[in-house]
Amino acid sequence: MKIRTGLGYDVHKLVEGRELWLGGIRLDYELGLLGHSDADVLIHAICDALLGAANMRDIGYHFPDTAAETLNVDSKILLRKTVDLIATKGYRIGNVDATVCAERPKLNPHIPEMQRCLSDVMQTDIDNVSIKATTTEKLGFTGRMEGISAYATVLIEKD
Ligand SMILES: Nc1ccn([C@@H]2O[C@H](COP(=O)(O)O)[C@@H](O)[C@H]2O)c(=O)n1
Ligand SMILES: C[C@@]1(CO)OP(=O)(O)OP(=O)(O)OC[C@H]1O
Repeated sequence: MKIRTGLGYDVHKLVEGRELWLGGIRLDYELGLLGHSDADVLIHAICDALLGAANMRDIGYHFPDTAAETLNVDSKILLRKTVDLIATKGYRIGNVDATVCAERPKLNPHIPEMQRCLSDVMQTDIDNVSIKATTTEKLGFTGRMEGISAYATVLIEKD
């Protein structure tokens, strides 16, 4: 079996007047993430990790933020298309491990639903999808609640 790893990182700004989408679900919160798409920073980091593992460039290469089709797009659609892209090279997901850096909201209560949602979109076992959260102890842009960032690592495999 051939295995490869990939790393993804993304940041989106927190603003008023936008919905907060994270890990494929909408969270009830007074601020939301700004982007051309729904700005689901966690999904974007996972897409980049998958594309990187398969050496297939990055999310903006495949889904440009200048395209009308990606305006306000549900990032779950981009994730599904990314899984299909790596499948063209014969790869399937081994596992995903991600960390969201956010001072607020508290994400722990929502993580099982994110895992269910993303494993369903990626058509992989829920045990293959790990999501974690951390504050940055009020330091930096995430600590000042100016934005949310996310890191993801993945392992992809083929026979
Ligand atoms: N937005 C967040 C941030 C953190 N958590 C959980 O709290 C734990 C402690 O966070 P520290 O940044 O102080 O290490 C962290 O391990 C998460 O379990 C959270 O749910 N939502
Ligand atoms: C997802 C895309 C495309 O809609 O737009 P954004 O929501 O701006 O997200 P980003 O992570 O900045 O870049 C990837 C883009 O191509």
